[in-house]
Parts: sequence; C-alpha cells; structure tokens
Amino acid sequence: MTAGNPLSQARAHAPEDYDAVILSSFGGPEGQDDVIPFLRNVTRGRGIPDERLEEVATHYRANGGVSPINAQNRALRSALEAELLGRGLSVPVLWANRNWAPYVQDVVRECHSRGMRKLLVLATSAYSGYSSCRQYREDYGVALDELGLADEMQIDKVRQYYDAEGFLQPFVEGLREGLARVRSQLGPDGGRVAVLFSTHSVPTGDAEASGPARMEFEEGSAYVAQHLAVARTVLERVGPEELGDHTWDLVYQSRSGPPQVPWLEPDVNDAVEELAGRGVAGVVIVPLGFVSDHMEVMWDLDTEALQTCERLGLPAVRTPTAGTHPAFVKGLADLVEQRLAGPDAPPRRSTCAQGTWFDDCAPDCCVKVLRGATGPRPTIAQRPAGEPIPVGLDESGEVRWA
Ligand SMILES: CC1=C(CCC(=O)O)c2cc3nc(cc4[nH]c(cc5[nH]c(cc1n2)c(C)c5CCC(=O)O)c(CCC(=O)O)c4C)C(CCC(=O)O)=C3C
Ligand SMILES: [Fe+2]
Repeated sequence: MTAGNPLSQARAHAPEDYDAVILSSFGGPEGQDDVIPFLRNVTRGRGIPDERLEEVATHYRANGGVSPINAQNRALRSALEAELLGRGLSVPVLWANRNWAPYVQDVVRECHSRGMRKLLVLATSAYSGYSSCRQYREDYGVALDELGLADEMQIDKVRQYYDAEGFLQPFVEGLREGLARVRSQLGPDGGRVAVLFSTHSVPTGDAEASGPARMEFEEGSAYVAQHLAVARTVLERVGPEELGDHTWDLVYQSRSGPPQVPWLEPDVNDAVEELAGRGVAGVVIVPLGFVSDHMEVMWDLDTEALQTCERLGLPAVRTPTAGTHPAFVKGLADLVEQRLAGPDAPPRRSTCAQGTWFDDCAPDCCVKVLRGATGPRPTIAQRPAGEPIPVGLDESGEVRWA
C-alpha cells in the first residue's frame, strides 16, 4: 500500500507536530531486589498463580536478577533518536515502561511539566492484541486520567507494524543463517528441517477478541492471522531453494495464567517432541512475536526449547530478533516520520497484509474487561465513538466502514 491509496489514507491519522516520541515497553528488573516487585507489577489483578511467579523469578535470578530488556530498549531509543536526527527530525525520543521505571505515568507527568502537549507513542510490540496493543493504549489512557491531564495533552500511537519491511528483514536473514547452520550439522544426507515460528501465547479469548470486532480473520483472530501472514512472507523471501526439505508451523511459548483457562497452542516444546516423533532431522526457531532478545526469548527459547531439542538429539538454532538491526531502526523511523507533519514522509507500505494497520483503533478493537471492572479502561489512539469503524473487507480487499 502506498501513500496515494485511499485505503491507507482511511487508516491514517493526519500528521502532527509532536513534542516527543515515547518508546514504550514492558520494562524489566535491574537486579535481584527488583525481581519480585517487578513480577507483582506485571501480574497485579491478573490471577497468575504464586507458583508461576516463583518459577518465572528463577529465570531472572539466573541472570543476576536482570532482564536484558531495559538495556535493549536504551540502545534502541538512542539508535532511533540518532536515525531521526540524521533525517533532520530533531524530535526527542523518550522511554517509558508499563512494569518498571521509568514508568509511563511518571514520564507523562514529566513531559507535561516540561511544556509538552503532543506525544507520539511507539510500542516495542508489533502485532494486534490486548497485551501487545490495547494494553499499551490503556497505559497512556489511564495515566492521563489519573493525572487529570486528558484535556490538556494529546497522546497518539504508532500503528502495529508486524508487516513493516524493517521488522521482517532480520527474520529473513536469521532464517537463512539458521538453516545453513542446522544443515551444516546434519551432514551430507541432510533431512527435513522444521521451521518453528514462535510467539507469545495468549488466552484464546484474547486471541479471538483481537482486531476490530466485526472484521473476520484467519483462525478467528487478528493476532494469529498477522503472525501467519508474516511467517508466510518470511518463508517466501527465503525461497524454496534455501528452505529445501522443510516443514513449518506457528507455535506458542511463555504460557501463564490458571491451567483451566485455554491459551493458544501448541507450545513450542510440545511441537518439537511431536516433530521428533515424525522424523524431523533439525529445528530452526524464529522468535517471530518479539522485537528484542529479552527474557522470554533468552529463557523460554534459548534455555527451555533448545534443551528440548538437545534431549531429542535434534540440531537446533534460535535466530535473532530485530533488536537494533539497522533495517529495523530505519523502519521505526519511517513509521514515526509518517506521523510527523512534513513534506517527504516515506510511503506507508505493507509487506504482507491487505494494507497497513490502523493508526487509530475502533473502540471494540482487542477489548478486555479486567476482573472487577465495569467496562474497558480509558485508552489513547481510539476512533471517537460514533465515527465509522472497519467492519470487513470486500472482494477486492478494500476495508468496509460502518
Ligand atoms: C502478547 C505478549 C507479549 C508480546 C508483546 C509485548 O512485548 O508486549 C508479551 C511480552 C513480554 N512478557 C514479558 C514478561 C512477562 N509476561 C507475563 C505474563 C503475560 N504475558 C502475556 C502476553 C504477552 N507478553 C500475557 C497474556 C500474560 C499473562 C498475564 C498478563 O496478562 O499480564 C509475565 C508474568 C509471569 C508469567 O510469565 O507467567 C511476565 C514476567 C516480557 C518481559 C521480558 C523480559 O523481562 O525481558 C515481555 C517483553
Ligand atoms: Fe508476557
């Protein structure tokens, strides 16, 4: 999709003069004493069993109580600011987290006291869904509400960018290298290699609620459909020659929550067991759901899933996430530039979907009502009630609004 296309125009917010961009992330502990307070922040009001918290704490404890995510975000923040400056855009890039300092509410308050009134949020999360999109919108909606600043400040958010070239490219390169490494361990007779695209599992209810309520998606879920679309594009880019004899699947990791609540499956470890039973010779795990090699990648894939492969005698590789890959930093800068008032914004392009995702979500997009609440929490980046919302696609792939 390009700038001149009426479809992408309908999805796009008008350009604005933003005072700052806020790189918005999950946050993580910076030492042993932070681990439990961090996990309490993450799970507040969410019914994660205590045993699960103790279990997850060990992942952080084994790494000195430090999550790699904060260092990765500091590096991404400065790389993005430098890239924007290189394009003549001297907008400051700040950093804020949901679950650890610097907290969203503190950063918003600080921006306000420095006279900033228009902010643009860029989340470290590429897909649609409650945890990956709407919850970021709520972080800011709730902060504005609690600070009493909703009338004084405008906070917008960059669209979901799962289909952006810069997000995709590191996965393409990683899969190429991963395949070569696994095949070199398989020897001359080779064999079938399983490509496992791994993402964060979510409750099936969240998966089904992802995307505008009346739009239809493959497997009934925008979250799942977007991952499938990216996986297929990555495979297409790598090409049949380099893929060779292979099979591929979308698999899930990092499940939590009470066992009676259904989450997306199969788990990556179960998938590996099953493939071993079917005679697969090697495995390449592509962490498709993540933008950096944080704890969920380091532990759930590099420690657990690769151990499962080793136990089954399968040569296996986990490929990198985007991190601060130059293509990713450029891609994020393009997304920001498309939102800033200016003459030469790069065109909005999608590598794999029917047009890029919406800048502003419908009120019913990815809705989740938290336990004990009477309705959804306040959000930013939402189309006002009463405005047309996307309800489906016609035969030519154009969005229908009603
Ligand atoms: C979709 C999704 C993403 C990807 C999108 C995005 O990036 O936002 C993501 C990322 C992350 N999840 C992370 C960590 C955790 N997630 C938890 C719990 C949960 N995640 C969920 C979903 C997601 N999570 C859900 C539905 C829960 C259940 C409870 C709840 O609804 O909140 C828990 C609680 C304990 C447990 O794991 O059981 C922890 C510690 C870290 C930090 C890693 C680090 O420190 O390096 C990151 C980047
Ligand atoms: Fe998570």
